[in-house]
Amino acid sequence: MASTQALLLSRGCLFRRPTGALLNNAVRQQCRGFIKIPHKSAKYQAKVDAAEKSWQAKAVEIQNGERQNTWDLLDERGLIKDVAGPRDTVRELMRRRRIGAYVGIDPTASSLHIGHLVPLMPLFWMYMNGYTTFSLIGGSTAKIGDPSGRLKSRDTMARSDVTMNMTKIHYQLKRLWVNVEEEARRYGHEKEWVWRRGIINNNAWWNSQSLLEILRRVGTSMRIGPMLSRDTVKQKMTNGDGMSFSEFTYPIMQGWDWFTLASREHVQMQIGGSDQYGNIISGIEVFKAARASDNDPSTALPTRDEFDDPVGFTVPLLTDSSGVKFGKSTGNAIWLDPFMTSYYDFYGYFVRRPDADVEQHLKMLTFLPLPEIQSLMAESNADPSKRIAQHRLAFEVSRMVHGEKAAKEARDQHSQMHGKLVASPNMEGSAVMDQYQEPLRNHLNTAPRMDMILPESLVMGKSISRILHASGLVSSTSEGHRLAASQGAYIGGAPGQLRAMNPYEITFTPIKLWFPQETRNYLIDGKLLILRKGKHNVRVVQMVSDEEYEKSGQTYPGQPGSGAVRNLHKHIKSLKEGLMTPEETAEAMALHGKKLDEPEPTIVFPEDKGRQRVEMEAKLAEELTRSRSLE
Ligand SMILES: Nc1ncnc2c1ncn2[C@@H]1O[C@H](COP(=O)(O)OP(=O)(O)OP(=O)(O)O)[C@@H](O)[C@H]1O
Ligand SMILES: N[C@@H](Cc1ccc(O)cc1)C(=O)O
Repeated sequence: MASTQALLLSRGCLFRRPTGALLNNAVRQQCRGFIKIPHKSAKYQAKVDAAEKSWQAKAVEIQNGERQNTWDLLDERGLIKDVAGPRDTVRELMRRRRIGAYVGIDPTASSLHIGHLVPLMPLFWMYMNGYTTFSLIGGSTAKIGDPSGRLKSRDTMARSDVTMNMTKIHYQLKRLWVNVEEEARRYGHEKEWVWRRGIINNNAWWNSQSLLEILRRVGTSMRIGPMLSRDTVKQKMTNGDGMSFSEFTYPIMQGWDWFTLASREHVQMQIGGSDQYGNIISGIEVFKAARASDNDPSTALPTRDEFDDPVGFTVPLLTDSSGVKFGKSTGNAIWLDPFMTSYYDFYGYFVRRPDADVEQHLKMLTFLPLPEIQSLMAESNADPSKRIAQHRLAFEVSRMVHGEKAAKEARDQHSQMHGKLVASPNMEGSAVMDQYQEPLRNHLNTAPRMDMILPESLVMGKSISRILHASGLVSSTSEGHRLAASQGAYIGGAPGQLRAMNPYEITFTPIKLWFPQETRNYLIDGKLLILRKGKHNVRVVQMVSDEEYEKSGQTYPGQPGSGAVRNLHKHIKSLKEGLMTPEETAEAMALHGKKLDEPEPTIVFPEDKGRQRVEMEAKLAEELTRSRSLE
């Protein structure tokens, strides 16, 4: 085995993983017959080779000082705090190789917050500069809870809560990445075929991971002594509430994630907030132990030199005015979910940043080029009372998080409230800004609230078309019916089978017109229903008792009686305020009356089909769902 490995190494076959996207032609030729190489079309291969060639050309330019190393870009923007691995090696590695990097986030709250933007920013920059990037949602690690920097263990979370958080964060990350792509374009980064980004959930491997494999591959070489002497462990054991075995093994889980991402996706780098330094260091140890335990040359990760080693770095922590880290647990988070922190408040937070912090924030949290930040600061410092730099910061971050329309709305609201023109003179006048029009396709930014409650009598007793209407995904029950009949709506569940999805995985299956009592099969933890229309329009519905729903004072579209009352109120108000003429009101009332009279559609169930045909359709649906869930 050793000699085969040496031969493969000498041929460069272990330079990249055999399943890798970027195995270049020369290496393929040398390795043919030795390792299993997946078939790729000649056209695809030509693209891979061209990408590799252009990377190498850029590496030479960086070496000659004609182009900036992305590491230096991150450094000068203040995005690098502690480095795990020799600093020069990491810098050189980023020059030489199109490495992969990842940031992990545990879904222990239902939204991301501004603190999360800090480790994500280097990932965004790396993406725009051609590296492979992954944002990982810790569906499994959240069940254990990271003890780093804490004295008190996290409360165990209900499975339905983790699922709800995971779903919401997944779509938030999607939105963020779509916006980042627009930012890249806006600032002149032409998208290349080879740019890669992904959102991945560590449930993908932990749901089927064997404990024995971890113990054998990693557990045997990890020593208890050094693990016990780690700061987090010592602090929690002496000054906190002690440490559970699961918490103690958390860094091993995180390290195994890293190794898995390296094996599957070439992810060599991990980035995190500065409280993650200990986990990143332990992760390197886990990574190396796992790598060393693989004796199969067709899968083993290479160990030729220091450039094959895992590396990582941390970003500085974003803190509030009293120096406390912004976070979920510290209770001071500014959320990215506009239903938790409004566009207005989100913008306002950045407008209030002290003069001393604003330049650093502009560097860390926006894509504005440094010379532009310099001139903005000069302009702002000339009259600090106008807070020009703060407004630009607020606008840029709001646009990245919520899209341009919401950012403009928040800015206009602020200018109305404070009676000033808040835009910097060069804010929209610049050529870059004027060229850009937010594409209409960017629905993610305008998505309505995702999580909601609905009463049990509706969820358990009414047709799925009614539930779709009540959730706001369609505007009437008949539309819900049509959508379900044409399989244009989806439900979180095991594809092709009548059962709820694994609580920690997001999988969807097309909704069919089933009997009302069958909806219960898709309830997660007996109370959570996830519905989707199209690609991004998602509702996470929590079923509550009818009494609880009534107490909440909410009404849902199509709720018997409520529509009429609500509309009556609305019309009276509009009439009183002179917003509608009596004729218009009467017209609206008549229209509404028609809607109320609309008959409940007759539910048509699919005709009885031959067993084989049903099985084939289920298979096809499963395939479709699988590919859609990867989008
Ligand atoms: N205020 C912050 N500044 C910089 N990075 C942060 C900040 N808050 C979180 N991060 C980083 O974001 C990543 C994900 O953090 P995670 O969601 O797991 O924890 P958190 O929000 O800090 O939650 P908690 O407060 O419960 O620990 C980690 O790398 C973490 O260090
Ligand atoms: N431990 C990280 C989250 C994380 C989870 C899994 C990972 O693989 C990486 C990071 C935190 O709590 O902030």
